[in-house]
Amino acid sequence: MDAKKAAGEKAAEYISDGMRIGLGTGSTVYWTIVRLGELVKEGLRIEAVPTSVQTEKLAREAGIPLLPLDRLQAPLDLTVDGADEVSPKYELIKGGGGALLREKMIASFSDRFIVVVDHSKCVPVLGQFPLPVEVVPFGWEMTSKQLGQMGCEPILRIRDGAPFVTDNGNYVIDCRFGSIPNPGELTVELNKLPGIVENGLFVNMADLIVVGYPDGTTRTKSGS
Ligand SMILES: O=C(CO)[C@H](O)[C@H](O)COP(=O)(O)O
Repeated sequence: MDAKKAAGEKAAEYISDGMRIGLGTGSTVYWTIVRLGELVKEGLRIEAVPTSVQTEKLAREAGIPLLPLDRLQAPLDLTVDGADEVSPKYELIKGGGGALLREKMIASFSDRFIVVVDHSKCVPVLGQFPLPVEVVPFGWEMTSKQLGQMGCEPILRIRDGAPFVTDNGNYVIDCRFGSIPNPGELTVELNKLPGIVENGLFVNMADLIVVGYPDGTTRTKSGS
């Protein structure tokens, strides 16, 4: 079995009747969405907030009822999402799919945040995966220079020959740090740059990591 499928499907076991949940973005949480769609058809009653246009479409196709944000008066019970890297302290790099802003907003407004990954995403130190940083298009070249001064190689994300545009109308700069030994400190520094909308470091946010393996087994680790 696919390791991503194993992790994604396992996370669906944490969702019970009556829950209001956040749905992340990517090829691992895809399997959570598919499984939840099956459970909804069998009678599970849930409402979901998607973290991207792509996930909204998937959830609709799966028949999962969506909860409009203006009806979200209290935190969600649970959010399930993928990650690009997970450190031994359960710090994450996210945003490989470009949905980092909505993902961080929804995760921060959830009582529990479950992260689903295949085993290759668990690393000793974050930073081999370039850190996605969402920036406003205005003056992105200037913001990119400022990011470079923080010790990374900043590369504007390009898709089909043009800048990749997020669901929020912004650009993404992928920052090659090589190693991020202190993600908490880097987050504080990144948040000082006015051109940055959000960065892909998720520190002290994950409550549970579900790791999938190619033989179809999963292991769970408790986070913050
Ligand atoms: O942060 C994300 C999207 O913005 C994804 O969760 C992350 O890129 C992992 O994706 P996948 O499960 O496809 O490997």
